[in-house]
Amino acid sequence: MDVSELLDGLNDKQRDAVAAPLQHMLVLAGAGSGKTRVLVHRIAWLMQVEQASPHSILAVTFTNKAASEMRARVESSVGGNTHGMWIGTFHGLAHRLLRMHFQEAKLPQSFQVLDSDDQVRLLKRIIRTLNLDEKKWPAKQAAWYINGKKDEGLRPQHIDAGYDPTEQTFINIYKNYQETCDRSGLVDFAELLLRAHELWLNNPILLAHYQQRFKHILVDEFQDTNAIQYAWLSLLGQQSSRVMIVGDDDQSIYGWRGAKVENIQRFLDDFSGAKTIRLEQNYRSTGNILKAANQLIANNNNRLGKDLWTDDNAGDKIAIYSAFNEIDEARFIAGRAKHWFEEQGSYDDIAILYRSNAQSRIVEEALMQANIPYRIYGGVRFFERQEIKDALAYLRLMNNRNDDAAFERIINTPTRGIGNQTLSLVRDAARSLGKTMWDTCKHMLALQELKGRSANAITNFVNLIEQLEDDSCDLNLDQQANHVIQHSGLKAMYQAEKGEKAERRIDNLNELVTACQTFEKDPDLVEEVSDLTAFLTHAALEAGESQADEFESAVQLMTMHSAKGLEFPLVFIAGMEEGMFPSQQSVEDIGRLEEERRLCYVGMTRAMQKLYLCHAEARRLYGQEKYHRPSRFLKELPDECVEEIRMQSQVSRPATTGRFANTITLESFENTGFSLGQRVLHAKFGEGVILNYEGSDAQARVQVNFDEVGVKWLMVSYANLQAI
Ligand SMILES: Nc1ncnc2c1ncn2[C@@H]1O[C@H](COP(=O)(O)OP(=O)(O)OP(=O)(O)O)[C@@H](O)[C@H]1O
Ligand SMILES: [Mg+2]
Repeated sequence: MDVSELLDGLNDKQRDAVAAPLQHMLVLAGAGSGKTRVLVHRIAWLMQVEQASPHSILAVTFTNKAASEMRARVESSVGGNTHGMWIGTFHGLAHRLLRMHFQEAKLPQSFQVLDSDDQVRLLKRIIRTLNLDEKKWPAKQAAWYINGKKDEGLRPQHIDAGYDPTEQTFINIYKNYQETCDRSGLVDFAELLLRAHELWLNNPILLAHYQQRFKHILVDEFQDTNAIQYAWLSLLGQQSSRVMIVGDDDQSIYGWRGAKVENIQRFLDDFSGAKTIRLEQNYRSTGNILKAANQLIANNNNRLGKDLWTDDNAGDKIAIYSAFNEIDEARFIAGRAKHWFEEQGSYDDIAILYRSNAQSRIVEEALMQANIPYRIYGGVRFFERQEIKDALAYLRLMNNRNDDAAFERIINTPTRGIGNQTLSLVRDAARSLGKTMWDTCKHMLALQELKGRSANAITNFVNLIEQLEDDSCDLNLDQQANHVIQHSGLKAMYQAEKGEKAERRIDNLNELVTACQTFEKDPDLVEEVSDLTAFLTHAALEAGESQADEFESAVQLMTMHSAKGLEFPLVFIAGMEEGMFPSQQSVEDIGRLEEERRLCYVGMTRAMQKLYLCHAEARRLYGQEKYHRPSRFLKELPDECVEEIRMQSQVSRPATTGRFANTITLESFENTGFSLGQRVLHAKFGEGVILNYEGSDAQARVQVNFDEVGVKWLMVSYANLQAI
């Protein structure tokens, strides 16, 4: 792209930002006004016009997906390579720095990233060893506390609990947890940021080096940076860089996780001379959608204030559907999605958004019923599956014996007769010796403090790990993974379990070997870390933000939080009820209510052409049926932009199962010998439940929801299903 092309396709204000002289800048603008587009073009401009080397550019985005898209877009604009440019999330960038400077960060070279699930497990154990009641001190809450403090930059010694015994206990948990992590070489997500900040504070020469290097810093979605991210950024950027931040105060939705929208104001104070550019034209949504979203957000106080308009025509009205219950709502959505597909030919255009992940299941059922392919963001991802985490734990322990989280996960997987009693003995000893589990075991074995069968079992475990490492240390990454899967006992354990589920797990383990084969190491870290360490970090950190099957056209399901920055021609928002959205906890607190309203603004402004807002009069969630009034947010929308869709009388399909069966009795369908809701076994697809049928006799087809492969229609006469 030459220079004029870089500026084509931009309006005047966008051009001002892209082609501005080198200076600090804030681009403050509403949803869909082209902020992300401006940021990408600015990077290309810097390279082409200002002759900036890719080395001197650092760009921060909100998700790994956004980061790789940004890299691809910059590459295509400058027609070249962006090698040396740092593009990533705050966490990703912090991780890279810590790897490159592990010594200065006081970390062992093979430190491992602890994902949130493992963090909670580790905390559970610590709470137990501290003899605290797990009911009173839930591990999740402790994780919340610790992460919150870390996000504010606080170590245990910085927190003053005063006379508050609850806080004192949390601080004690934090302290013990941190000691364990430090001993084990484990770094949780919040710790990545905190350490990266401390790296600057404790190593002025290193900081100066990076201040010199990154002459251009650009940050997308700035409104959701938290205190520690801001502190890190301002240390890096204030000296000799030009910092461009883009954001929208109306889309700040991570306040609950410590994000501070005030950072926008702070930026203007700290980065003197920063120029503010406002973009006002929205290119994403139709007139009705934009007008309604603008009017909704106008109900919030203390906004920085923005006008947003569009050239687009008014388009369809926003449709509000009042369902009588959540099943009706889900069916309605599935029906409209199908209709869109039939007219437009694509499911990719469609997003179904909700407030919390728990709402997805019922929508999924309706989509399966209607045979609509879908993909969930935030479901159980590949690297979070049990068998994968087991195999990774072996690799982690081989890589770093001090990794207590990995040790705990596999010490008895597969079972080797090491009882809870022996384990608590080791844990207590570890605590009083201040050593890791691994070292403690060796210590106790040497002193013969473990006896009989336990001693044997633990000796075998120790030998196994050492043997695995000896035998595989010279192998390639994928061979190494394969070796571990074959010889750790994991594969044998799943083989012994039998059944489709176990087979699936073995398939996944094989898939892990493939993942190792195709893994590409961050080129900037080739020297710093082994392939194995790099891969293990990748598994913990990037865990694939979307699910498998990227290539199939599918409806996307996600929370409104994860929809940030994205856009779709057709959007549904489900569960627009008081108590759901805004959530119950937020209705009495004006600050939280306003954050919910911003979330609604984010949700609505994802829609390009058509938006459906749905609510249900009765809803069963978490096992309870509740009646809710429609969300106040619906009432805040201008009448002229919305139309209500009346409750439709439901003409049911012949029969359904599960949650959809409450109005219909399960009937056996003739001549097949099967009944709806029945569990069946298929030679290839494994176990599943019959959901639906059509036709009869030789033409009879059944719809089965298989546990592992999802919904399929099968001819009864060929499928050879067995009732189980
Ligand atoms: N000048 C323009 N002409 C045509 N299309 C544009 C222009 N600027 C932006 N767009 C398009 O408008 C849409 C929204 O742009 P973009 O995603 O950059 O907005 P944003 O401000 O980052 O939104 P959000 O606040 O949701 O992150 C994109 O499809 C983009 O390609
Ligand atoms: Mg954006």
